[in-house]
Amino acid sequence: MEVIKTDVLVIGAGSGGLSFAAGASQMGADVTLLEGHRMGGDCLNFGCIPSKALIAAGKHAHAMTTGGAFGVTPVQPKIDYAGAKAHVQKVIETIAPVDSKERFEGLGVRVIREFGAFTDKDTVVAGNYRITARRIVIATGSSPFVPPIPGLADVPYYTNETIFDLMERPDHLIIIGGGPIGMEMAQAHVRLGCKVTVIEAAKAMGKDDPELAAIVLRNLRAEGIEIVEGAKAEKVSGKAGDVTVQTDKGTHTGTHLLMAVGRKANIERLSLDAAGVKHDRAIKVGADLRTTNRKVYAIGDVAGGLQFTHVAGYHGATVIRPILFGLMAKARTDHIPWATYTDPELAQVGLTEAEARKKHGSALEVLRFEYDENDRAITEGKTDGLIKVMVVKGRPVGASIVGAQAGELIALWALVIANKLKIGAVANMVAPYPILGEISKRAAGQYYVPRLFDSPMVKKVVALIQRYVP
Ligand SMILES: Cc1cc2nc3c(=O)[nH]c(=O)nc-3n(C[C@H](O)[C@H](O)[C@H](O)COP(=O)(O)OP(=O)(O)OC[C@H]3O[C@@H](n4cnc5c(N)ncnc54)[C@H](O)[C@@H]3O)c2cc1C
Ligand SMILES: NC(=O)c1ccc[n+]([C@@H]2O[C@H](COP(=O)([O-])OP(=O)(O)OC[C@H]3O[C@@H](n4cnc5c(N)ncnc54)[C@H](O)[C@@H]3O)[C@@H](O)[C@H]2O)c1
Repeated sequence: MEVIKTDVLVIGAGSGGLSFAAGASQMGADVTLLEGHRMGGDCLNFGCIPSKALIAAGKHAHAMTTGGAFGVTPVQPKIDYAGAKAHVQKVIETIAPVDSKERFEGLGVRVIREFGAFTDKDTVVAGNYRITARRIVIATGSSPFVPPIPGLADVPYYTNETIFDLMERPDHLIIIGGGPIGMEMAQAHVRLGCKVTVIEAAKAMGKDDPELAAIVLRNLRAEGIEIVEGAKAEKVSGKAGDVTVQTDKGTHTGTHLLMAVGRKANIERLSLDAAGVKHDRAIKVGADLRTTNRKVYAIGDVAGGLQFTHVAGYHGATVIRPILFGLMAKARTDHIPWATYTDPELAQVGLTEAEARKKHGSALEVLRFEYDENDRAITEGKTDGLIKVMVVKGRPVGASIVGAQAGELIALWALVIANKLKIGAVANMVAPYPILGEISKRAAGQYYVPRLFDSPMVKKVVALIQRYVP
């Protein structure tokens, strides 16, 4: 067995592990990186990238059927589902070199393509290697959680790890779970010519502001997706091409089944007990991302909390400070944005209206602006949407956007909240005309409407000054 001594061992080459490894190695640390499956992890291979590539294929199909109002005769597109999947694979292959073993070796990282498991507090065995490290970063991500629904084990089903390899178009896709995976996949598939039923135990898009989620769901239903809420999948039966899901609200039969009911942290292979790293369903960490073993950190999906690529990357950057420089660092959560890439998109940063009201009570002001008052949205025929900005004592504490390009538009508010800027910073901005982004400025402007336009004092001052101005 080959023995390696290294400054930092990173376990997992997904969004979190790669961010840390690239930074730490380029700053001079001796970094060893383990990856037991595919370089790039979930995001590149089974998550963000393939899902957004399939959504892009669906958008093309949808555009062909919706041009009537623009004087462009709608046509029924001929869908080559395997062609759409080929696009997905091509996109993965295009991005893959950035996450590859070769690129990381070029950055000076020792990359070992094996799964790792702890044997003691600072040692990990991976294949034929025994690696001792001064610090260890666990970045092993998460996998699809498949609940023990009676009958499920005997029926063929897909998860995010297998659906992108399916080449024959499902006639009728049943999706269990109405979270972001379920809703993004539902819309991509309905646009690619599948019948789609989503079965959701509680509320679809239940982690988002309900007013904004309702706008997405109305649009998805209008495209023909059947969304059954408050229906828990209780039994699954059937065979390939004929699958039945029984819920407490009724029975649904389709040709294919996709499970999208959340994630489980990848901790089974790690032998965490040998290292004294405590966990429940995920690894237990403090705000400093340190585990109960002070030499070991956990970042990204495996640390529980928000499960997004940008969070894993942010965690990776955060633990550079303590590991390389011996400095304190804490991961914040109040400034983390997220977006669901349905059409319309739904994006959030900071507190939702309900969370802000609970925390700040009557000190909260909610600023709103609708897309149908934005000139660019009108030109594009994308008027279904709105922004809400939650403001306390002149500072935004949250923003929620539903509508075209909400994921792009939320970035401005992520900047504002990350830097604790005042609402005036956005109101002072001059936005080029006509862009959708003006909705942010107009929402910010709402803060001043009662203060400037509805104030008797302002009116008095203006009248007085006007009397003396020559
Ligand atoms: C369908 C889908 C769509 C998504 N879309 C988005 C999106 O649009 N935007 C967004 O921000 N997030 C999205 N996500 C979430 C995002 O993919 C994850 O949050 C992100 O990949 C987490 O990064 P990570 O580094 O923690 O883990 P991962 O990317 O999962 O990487 C972990 C790596 O560790 C490896 N590994 C596991 N155990 C071991 C071991 N013992 N030894 C060695 N290696 C090991 C795994 O093989 C894996 O490659 C999506 C997820 C899914 C499933
Ligand atoms: N655009 C993005 O950023 C994006 C896209 C996809 C995934 N993700 C990440 O991946 C994570 C996982 O996504 P997800 O959609 O799998 O999980 P999720 O936890 O967000 O949603 C799962 C849904 O399944 C429902 N459910 C659970 N058991 C059920 C049952 N027996 N019957 C019917 N419904 C049931 C839950 O009520 C929940 O609404 C997300 O939380 C997010 O962090 C992000």
